[in-house]
Amino acid sequence: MALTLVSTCKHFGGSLSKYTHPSATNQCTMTFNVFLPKAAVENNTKVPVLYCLGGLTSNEDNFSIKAGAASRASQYGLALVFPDSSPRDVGFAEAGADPNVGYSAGFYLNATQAPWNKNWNMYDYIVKELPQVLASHLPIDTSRSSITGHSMGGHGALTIFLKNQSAYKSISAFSPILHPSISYWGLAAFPKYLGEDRAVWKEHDTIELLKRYSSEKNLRQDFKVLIDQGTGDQFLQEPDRLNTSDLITLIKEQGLENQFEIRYQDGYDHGYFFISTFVNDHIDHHAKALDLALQDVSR
Ligand SMILES: N[C@@H](CCC(=O)N[C@@H](CS)C(=O)NCC(=O)O)C(=O)O
Repeated sequence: MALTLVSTCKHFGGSLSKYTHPSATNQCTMTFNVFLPKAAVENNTKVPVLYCLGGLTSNEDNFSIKAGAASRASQYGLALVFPDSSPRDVGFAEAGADPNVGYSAGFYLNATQAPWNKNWNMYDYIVKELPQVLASHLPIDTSRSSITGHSMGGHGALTIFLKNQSAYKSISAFSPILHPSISYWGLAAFPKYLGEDRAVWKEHDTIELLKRYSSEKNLRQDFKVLIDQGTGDQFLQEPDRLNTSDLITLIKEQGLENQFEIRYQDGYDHGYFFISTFVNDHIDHHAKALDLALQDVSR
């Protein structure tokens, strides 16, 4: 499977690069950005990886340019992968018509409904195809993976983790969409991607998955989710699109207090200035689970 280097530059002693590749899963060309720390670039040492999933209206650039995660990641020798948030240029008009469905709105699921089911297979792309691409072409050890995301990407990180609990060492999220089967963005996207059967929507909903897995005792015991949520987030206001309070209620009901650290950050909004303020805490959280120590790396 070919990987094409589009651009690269030196960044925190390592490199930030953009690649494209043909995706059999999404049947289009996919793009991702990757930060490789110094040891990977200079010695070809295989390094662990943190997947950083973007939100609505984002592509592979938003998280990589705006979050400022590479500084801390470079000190841990941690690679960061920033996938695009949807297929692109698939040539049907619906794909560009609505900001909640289509381009930049992959929702990290496999669509079942036409015309989306041909290309919108972002779940399989993130869980299966992208790790294979990384492992075969780059000095990345995909057996040491963690995952984070913002908003729709937080929804992606959490649902992907819950369905693949042994594949990721740790999980975190910034202002995640937690209950899409009942809230604005899910109500906009899920009927188009998944059809009208709401039982199917629950398979793509953090609250519903967590409720089920916890009741069935199908939850790994040793994970800890770090979630940061700004109190000034416009999407927490009525009608609430994020539903952080539903997660807090569920955690109490199911006795999951040891697995979740949810931090309300006073006055912060939904944007990347909020994320960049707290991103080092998230990198520390993942580094601990990946057993990485801070090093003094020359830039
Ligand atoms: N315009 C959209 C939301 C756009 C938005 O805030 N997108 C966030 C994720 S939900 C984002 O990361 N945007 C890209 C950026 O800030 O760089 C709406 O009001 O429904």
